[in-house]
Amino acid sequence: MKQSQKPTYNTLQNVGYMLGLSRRHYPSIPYLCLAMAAVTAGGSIAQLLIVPAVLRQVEVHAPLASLVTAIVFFGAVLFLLYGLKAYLKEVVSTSRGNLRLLMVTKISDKMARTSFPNTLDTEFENRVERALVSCQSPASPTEAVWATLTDILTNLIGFGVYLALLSGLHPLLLAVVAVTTLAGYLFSHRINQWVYQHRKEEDTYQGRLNYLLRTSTDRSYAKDIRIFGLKPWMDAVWSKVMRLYQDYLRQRQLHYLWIDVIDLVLTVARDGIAYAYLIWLALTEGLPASQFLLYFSAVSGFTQWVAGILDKISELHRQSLELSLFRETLDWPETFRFEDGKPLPSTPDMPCEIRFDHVSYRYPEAEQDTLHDICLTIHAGEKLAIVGLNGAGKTTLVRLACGFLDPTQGRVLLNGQDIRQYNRRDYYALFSAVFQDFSMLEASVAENVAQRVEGIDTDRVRQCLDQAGLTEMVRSLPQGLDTKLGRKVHEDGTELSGGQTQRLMLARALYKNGPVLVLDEPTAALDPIAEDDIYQKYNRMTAGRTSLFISHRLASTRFCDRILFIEHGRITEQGTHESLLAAGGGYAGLFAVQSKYYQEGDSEDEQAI
Ligand SMILES: Nc1ncnc2c1ncn2[C@@H]1O[C@H](COP(=O)(O)OP(=O)(O)OP(=O)(O)O)[C@@H](O)[C@H]1O
Repeated sequence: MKQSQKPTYNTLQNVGYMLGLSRRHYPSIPYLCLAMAAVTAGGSIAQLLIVPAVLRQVEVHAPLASLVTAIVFFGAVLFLLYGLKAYLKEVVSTSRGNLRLLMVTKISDKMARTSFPNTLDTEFENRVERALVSCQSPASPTEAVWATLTDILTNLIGFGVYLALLSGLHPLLLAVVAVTTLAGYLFSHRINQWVYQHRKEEDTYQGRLNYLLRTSTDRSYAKDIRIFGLKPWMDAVWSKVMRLYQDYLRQRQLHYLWIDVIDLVLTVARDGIAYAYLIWLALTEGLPASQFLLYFSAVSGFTQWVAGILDKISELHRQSLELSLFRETLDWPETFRFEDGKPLPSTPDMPCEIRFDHVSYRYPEAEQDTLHDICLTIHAGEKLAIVGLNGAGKTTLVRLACGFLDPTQGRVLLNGQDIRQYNRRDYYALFSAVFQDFSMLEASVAENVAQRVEGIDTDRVRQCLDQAGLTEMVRSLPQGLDTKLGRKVHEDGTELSGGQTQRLMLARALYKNGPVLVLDEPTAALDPIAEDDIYQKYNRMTAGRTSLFISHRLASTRFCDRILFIEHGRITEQGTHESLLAAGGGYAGLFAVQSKYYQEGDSEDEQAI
């Protein structure tokens, strides 16, 4: 979805959205806001009345007792109102905070469950970051919007009361206030539109800065940063992006400054006219001092209520732009079918035939297809190896088979049916996988293998760990299966080596026991003995399942029923290890190169591996 120049949702729709959310989850919020507004406006009105009322008592020479009574009465009212306000503020802030956290989980759900191609889309990634920023603290728009709505209500109540108070004055004065108010609002609205239209620029800068921040704090980059002296590069890029970002911020500030200047001019004009009129009334009609003070304070206060409404509506509008971004992120189109797709119940022994029917694939924004017209049937129960040089398209082919990507041309079929019609989550349930870029959870060994907190089958976990060759390692851990892994969350967590983590991922794939097994370089981080051990077990692990196996170590492919050799996005050779060697093509050439390095001078290539 490309960013439109206009926000998808206007302010009213966004306020409606927030009210709807609160009605479903924290229904008290709007009522508490309303009560806060009434109490705050009540306090201001009491403050307005107190001095003229006391002055009036003096003017009419009232007895001291009634003077004291008036002061005590107003003091008590103010005390009550301010006490109530402090209490309401505490109560409402908890609910507002909880609602904001709920909105954070909505974004993280979207990111975790969105169609996979969206995760490769930088625009979506930037949008998610912006949406998370809009929920990150109580001052963020998703929470601060309630304070703004409360302020608007406060100002409206004050406006109404003051309007009633001033209704006896000349209507032209009210017209002046109305016109200046409207002019100010329209102007600030226009400026806010400019900010919204330039938000993509801000997204880009923030995305780059966040990337640099993440990279410099990410432990996995720590070695490269030191060895390759990446810090100067990071500093240079940071300075360059910061310069551009600051230019943009200056421009934005200049636009906001214009709002303030125009607002100031309008306020001075409004107040000036109002005061001139009141002074004229005092001089010509002998307005008493207490009334003069009341009207004088009311006019000044009235313009403040109006300015308050104006300011807060502008602020609401700004917050609404962020809320619109938040909602647009949630609305980001899904290219895959999920709950609206056909269900696909699976069992571990379900036969799965995956067929590529004239499949081509081009990554978004790429100029060329990565895969060209692939026709391939991966038979149920077949062990298929995919080999080829870097960038040949092996991972892309596996991504298509797993349903992470949909072909740009052609179809991927499961047992003869186009996979696009299925609930994609059901389709994913068919796969057990070990990917190159695996993800270990900061959780216990058992949770990592079972990928759940409750209902873990411990016997099965042990069995899978054993198959992956981790029994000894787990036995040596302080709390066995319950040992926490990783140190980002658990200070006393255990760090595994690359090879141990890869074995753990293998155990995880075995625990899931999907009918299709995908192994994308599963032995890359293993030592030769471990690698040999895994190969020995490979037949057992894949028994009865369809399996896809990417490897750069061609010796491992001998365990497979068929080998595909991919070059430049096309299947150029396929067959068994022996038949491909006999054919003397690209595969045989690659094998010869590898064999040479494994055992120089050995005439028997196969023995050499
Ligand atoms: N997200 C992406 N966007 C654009 N192009 C991509 C993307 N991912 C991969 N490519 C391109 O697609 C081509 C094939 O990549 P792929 O990862 O499928 O190759 P591979 O055979 O698995 O390589 P390797 O052996 O290095 O893992 C490469 O030219 C790569 O630049």
